[in-house]
Amino acid sequence: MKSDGHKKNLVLTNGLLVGGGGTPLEPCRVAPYVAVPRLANSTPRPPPPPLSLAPHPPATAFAPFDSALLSAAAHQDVWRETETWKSEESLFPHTDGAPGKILHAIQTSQVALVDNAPKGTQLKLLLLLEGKQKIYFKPKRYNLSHVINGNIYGGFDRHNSEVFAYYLAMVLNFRWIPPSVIRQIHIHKDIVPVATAGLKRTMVKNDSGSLCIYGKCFYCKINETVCPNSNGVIEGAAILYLDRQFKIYKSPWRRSYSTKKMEWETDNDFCKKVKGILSAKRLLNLIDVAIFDFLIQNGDRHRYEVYKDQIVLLDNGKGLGNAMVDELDILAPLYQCCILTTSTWQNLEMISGGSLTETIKKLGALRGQRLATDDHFKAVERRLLKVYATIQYCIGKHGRSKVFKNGLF
Ligand SMILES: Nc1ncnc2c1ncn2[C@@H]1O[C@H](COP(=O)(O)OP(=O)(O)OP(=O)(O)O)[C@@H](O)[C@H]1O
Ligand SMILES: [Mn+2]
Repeated sequence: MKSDGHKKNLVLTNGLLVGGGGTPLEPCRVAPYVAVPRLANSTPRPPPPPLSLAPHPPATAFAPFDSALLSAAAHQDVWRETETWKSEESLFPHTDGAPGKILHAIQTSQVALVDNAPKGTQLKLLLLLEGKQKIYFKPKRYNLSHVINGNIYGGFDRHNSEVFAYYLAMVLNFRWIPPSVIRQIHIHKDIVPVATAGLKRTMVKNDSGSLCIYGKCFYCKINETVCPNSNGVIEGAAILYLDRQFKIYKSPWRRSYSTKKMEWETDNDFCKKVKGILSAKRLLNLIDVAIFDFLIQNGDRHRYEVYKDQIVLLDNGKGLGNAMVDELDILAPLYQCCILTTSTWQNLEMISGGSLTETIKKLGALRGQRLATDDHFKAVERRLLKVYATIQYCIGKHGRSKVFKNGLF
């Protein structure tokens, strides 16, 4: 392997996830994070991707997060800004540290009301934070090192997968995802005093006398509770609730959830059919989502929600189940269609050589979060190489001018 001088390292830029009091930083040209040459010695890393489409933008300094500068009053401003944000480019404000402020507000605003959130199959709570912001709270069900065996869509949702997915989306410059952060809530301080009667009816005491929740959802069972730790704390993913009207579609590449094979699993020309039904924009969007899902191994995107003609990445809890498994068919939209948005390629190119891991670790650490085990980080890097290899395969088969698209076929 060649010297480390060519390896890339992401440097966090433009205060994107920093928020509140950071030094103003230069805007970034392509993605919110930029790659710069790594000069320090380090362990060998995978080679950079096979293609290069763009020179890397200049690096800027990393701004420290200063939570002390954010007051409760500032939270109200954050919610207002979030609520009134209107853009065709992103779901939420994305510059000047706005995402960092939103995460901080989600993580620290006082809980004013807690109820069950019965939509969907998994136990989750609806929190109303001070300032009336709604939050979905998906509680921790497993330790980070727990391995899910069996079906790709098996097990309970992984709370860390939701948050990891948010950071991954930020790094990839996918701006249609609700902000999500690990939050700790105290059963007696934050939940019981403000719990609805309905929620209280789905609480039981366990053998050690702790108050646990079994909730209200399709798969919720009284013997599958979520209990606080010995300090009375329940950890979970706190996800900004989007009070928007989504259009919901079935994914053409959805699984059958049985032994029956779906059309995409048997028809090599399946993509042609999809091209006849969906717009180029939607198909390219689905391919971006497939890459994203492949990296975290979310094989459960049976349907997808659309807002302003963009797929919104809701429900990312089925990722990070087994670090030893790379279910390649999650990438079927990419290898069956062999097209990719040029800007997605540019973003993928910038996160090569270990930069993805470093960035997500750094961003998580800013908020005191460890989002995955090293095995999972290694797995995501390994899958990234498989994404590069798939794109290389497509270019070999069709030529790069057919593969890279700017929205048209
Ligand atoms: N952040 C959000 N804001 C608003 N609505 C949301 C949000 N996340 C999810 N939803 C809505 O709630 C529904 C259920 O959420 P989610 O899919 O996360 O739950 P689930 O229990 O995992 O469901 P399923 O088992 O069907 O995947 C979604 O289909 C979506 O319509
Ligand atoms: Mn789900």
